[in-house]
Amino acid sequence: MEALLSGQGLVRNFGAFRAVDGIDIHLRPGTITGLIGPNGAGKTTLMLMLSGMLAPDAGTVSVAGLDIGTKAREARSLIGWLPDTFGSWGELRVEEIMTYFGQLYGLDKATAKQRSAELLEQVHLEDMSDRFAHVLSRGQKQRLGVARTLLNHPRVLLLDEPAAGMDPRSRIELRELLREQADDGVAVLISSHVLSELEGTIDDAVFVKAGRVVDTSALSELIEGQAVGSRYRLSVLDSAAFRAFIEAEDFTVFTPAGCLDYEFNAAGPEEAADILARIVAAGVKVSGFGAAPGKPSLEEIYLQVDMGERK
Ligand SMILES: Nc1ncnc2c1ncn2[C@@H]1O[C@H](COP(=O)(O)OP(=O)(O)OP(=O)(O)O)[C@@H](O)[C@H]1O
Repeated sequence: MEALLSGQGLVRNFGAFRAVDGIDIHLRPGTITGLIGPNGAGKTTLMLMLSGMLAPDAGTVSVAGLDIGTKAREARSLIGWLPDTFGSWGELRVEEIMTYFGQLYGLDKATAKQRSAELLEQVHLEDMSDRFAHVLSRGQKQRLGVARTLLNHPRVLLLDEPAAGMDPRSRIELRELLREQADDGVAVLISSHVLSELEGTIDDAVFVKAGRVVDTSALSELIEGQAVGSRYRLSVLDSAAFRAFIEAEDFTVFTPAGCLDYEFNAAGPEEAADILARIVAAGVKVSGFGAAPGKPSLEEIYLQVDMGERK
């Protein structure tokens, strides 16, 4: 399917420092894409260029075929952009912010008010509409920000850390809202540091490190899901002894989210049995063992592609 938003060959320098170093990215309608990378990887800089807020030093961005450099107004009117900081709108009331932006997007005052009321209800801020924005909590500000991005019925949503500060219920509702948007054909790009949270939300992931997209093609098997029988799960009674074994053997284990067990990869049942025998021989008390086929977590993929902090 053709991309709704395409960034090609994007480069951005800050002085002598190259924050984004030749990124290509394509966002398809109906797809939620996760933008993942360590602090300073260039995610915000990339999103600013995709939203048309920051001019690239090289490369192009097009939205539904419109070049954001030459057709800025039309292209940007198709985008909903949620920055990672709230901005200086705190002196206005919630409803005023919404109607102000609605009018900026070209809605007449009555339509802007109506759309604002609908969206504030959708993000459960209807009781806050008369409050000054600066008294809102961080999570409430984020919800207001999300509502604001939807004012102009965007075809592309670019959200920088939208769930930051949100409580669990708001996060779940955000996830549902994004899925509804995607089901309506919107292309969504979302960055987050909370990988477990992206896990159930995204259809696709772009990993960025040091201003570049990390090539994950070598990990395709890992990403598509492990071959059945290659992942094993282990429960131990004495984790200190098992930790000592891991250290001594330089053995790689994974700890599935929300689970006290360990998992490891093996080429097949024979290798798994050998590994188990070595663990037992090292004095570890094993209380459970079995095949654990299934998809690896985003966190595991993140670690596999060596997404260490940028120096
Ligand atoms: N206006 C600026 N002037 C100078 N350097 C900048 C500027 N904006 C970003 N940078 C640098 O560019 C690099 C990428 O920053 P960016 O904010 O895009 O990263 P990020 O991946 O969003 O990080 P985080 O996950 O911490 O939000 C960083 O090293 C940052 O210090």
